[in-house]
Amino acid sequence: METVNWNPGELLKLSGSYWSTCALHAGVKLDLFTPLATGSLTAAELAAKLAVPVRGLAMLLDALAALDLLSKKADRYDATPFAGQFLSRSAPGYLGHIILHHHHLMESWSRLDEAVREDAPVRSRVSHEPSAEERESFLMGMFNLAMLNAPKVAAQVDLSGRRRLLDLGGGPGTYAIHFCQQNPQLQGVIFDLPTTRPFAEATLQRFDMAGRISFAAGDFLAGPIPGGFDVAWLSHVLHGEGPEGCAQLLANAVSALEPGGLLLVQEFILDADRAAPLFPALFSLNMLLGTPKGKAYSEPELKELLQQAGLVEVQRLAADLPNGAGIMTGRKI
Ligand SMILES: C[S@@+](CC[C@H](N)C(=O)[O-])C[C@H]1O[C@@H](n2cnc3c(N)ncnc32)[C@H](O)[C@@H]1O
Repeated sequence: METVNWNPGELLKLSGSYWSTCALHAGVKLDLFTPLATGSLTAAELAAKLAVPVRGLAMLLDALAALDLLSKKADRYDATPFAGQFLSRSAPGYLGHIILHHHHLMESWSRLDEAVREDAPVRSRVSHEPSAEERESFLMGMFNLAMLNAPKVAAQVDLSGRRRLLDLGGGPGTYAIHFCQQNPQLQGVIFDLPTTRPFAEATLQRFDMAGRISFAAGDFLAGPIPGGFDVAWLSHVLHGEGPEGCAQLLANAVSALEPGGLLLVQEFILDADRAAPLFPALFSLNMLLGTPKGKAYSEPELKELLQQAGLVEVQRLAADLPNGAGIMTGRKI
């Protein structure tokens, strides 16, 4: 494990790093990278396009240039090639949805001490009670993240011989799409809340997968969940629930599997002592802020949950994934 060599300078850099974060968020909210990816503009020309006053915009453009997300020559600004690829709404790699989702979480993070004091969430659940804008940035933010990861995951998880995949809490269906692309014999069902349907169906259309993957609406805790699957994929859903909710969710997932079916869980996984890696430890706080009982789980905790659900051959796959993510598997007898 990497240790941090703290000094006062590094400490204050960490404490104030949200200034850079907010400059990025403002750039994405104002959608200024999209016009600057098509050609250079002065601050005044961009201000006219965005219908905002020029004084603050010029300051923001200079800060984004100092962050190397814009380039400035004389008085003209351009998106860097990197910003053009990931911050322009017109680019296929646009990451603005997850950046806006992070922005929507900021107010709750500024009240973390309150959540600790009260042992209760300080925001409403992003998956259950969002505004239309928050729902889009949450679900398409999940798409942004999964697009960076799913090709790697689909290449590392062996689904040869499997025919029917259940993507439980699958959101826009990014993983189901990549598993089906990787395994030509596979068909899939995305099961998620009814409000997710338009996002999943638009994503299936975009990847020309509507013939092989369908969407089923429901509540994965209450059920019923359709059955007859030989593989169930639960990606980043357990952390939204406490141990009792996880047990219920896993029981529902297991009953949707045929005997011999494979269950796969992807989570940000903590070490046994829960004090590392950093990202899952921080992610656990994100669940404290936004859910009544959710948290990040450690590898032994996940192992126990899968075994208690009646699965055998429970193990962690040797997958190389970012941010402390890992995949646990088990088989239904
Ligand atoms: C963090 S997202 C993960 C999405 C996707 N599995 C992925 O890894 O990209 C959690 C998903 O679970 C869904 N979800 C949350 N509670 C649910 C419930 N009670 N029933 C069905 N789906 C639920 C949300 O709508 C969301 O799509």
